[in-house]
Amino acid sequence: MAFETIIVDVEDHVALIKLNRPDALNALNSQLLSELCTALDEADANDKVRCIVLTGSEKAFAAGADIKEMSEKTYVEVFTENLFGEVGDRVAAIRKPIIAAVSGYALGGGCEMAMMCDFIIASDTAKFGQPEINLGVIAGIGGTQRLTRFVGKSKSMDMNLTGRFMNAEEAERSGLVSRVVPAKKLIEEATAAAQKIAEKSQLTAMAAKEAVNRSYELTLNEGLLFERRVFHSMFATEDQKEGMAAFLEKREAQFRDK
Ligand SMILES: CC(C)(O)CC(=O)SCCNC(=O)CCNC(=O)[C@H](O)C(C)(C)COP(=O)(O)OP(=O)(O)OC[C@H]1O[C@@H](n2cnc3c(N)ncnc32)[C@H](O)[C@@H]1OP(=O)(O)O
Repeated sequence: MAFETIIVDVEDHVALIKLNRPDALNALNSQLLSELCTALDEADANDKVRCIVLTGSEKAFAAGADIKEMSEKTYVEVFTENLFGEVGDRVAAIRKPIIAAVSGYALGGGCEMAMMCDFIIASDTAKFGQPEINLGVIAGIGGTQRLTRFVGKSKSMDMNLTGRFMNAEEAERSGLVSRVVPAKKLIEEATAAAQKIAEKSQLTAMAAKEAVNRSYELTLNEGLLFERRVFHSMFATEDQKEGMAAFLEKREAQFRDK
């Protein structure tokens, strides 16, 4: 499938999905969001893909929802069409690991989109923010909820109430991003991380992703039980036998996703 606002490149088991609206700093309009969801679904279903990297341009991962597109909408319209209600569910339904590779602005829906991914690798030029308050609205796809879980109440309140931006160094220190790399190396580093994941058993990677995500939903005891049950279930897989045998035989494991 050809996309207008998304570029997809699959190489060495990694799907690189690039947001591509250079005229508007990758502002998330309905076309881009729809094409992005389709591209993610296709990558998830593609046997050649074992990990996904989502990125934008050097200047902007995404500067948020398209303000022009939504500015004239009424309450009845946004409620009826469930504006932005679908995208979070669609991204959350992707079972393969997704890395957000963020350079430049990740604001509003852009920051929220990055947080929907499994982890964020940021370039040293990245700027994160939830400036919706400047537009007379609040964040609508996770900026008050996911950001608070990442960085805690105080910093999340600061970001959501003042609308200020956080640079890459502060984002790493606050736990929003997993690592910061030089801008010129962002795609190389994110792809290398994705390839490392692609070498693992896909079965195990998907189980790890599911278990970590459960930690947001469950109490500690429920989460620990879920984790233990999934851990136990891995002993029914060939990949567990292969992984442990390879360690004992001092060789590389050859996982078969079985
Ligand atoms: C998803 C929800 C529910 O949470 C809601 C949201 O996401 S609301 C959107 C939140 N985001 C913002 O408020 C950021 C808006 N953008 C900016 O503040 C600035 O553009 C900037 C600080 C990111 C960059 O500033 P600068 O370098 O000066 O570039 P600009 O000239 O402002 O922008 C270039 C070009 O892009 C258009 N643009 C930028 N952001 C958006 C946007 N979110 N929606 C629509 N269009 C956007 C901007 O208008 C410029 O276009 P032209 O005027 O040149 O046609």
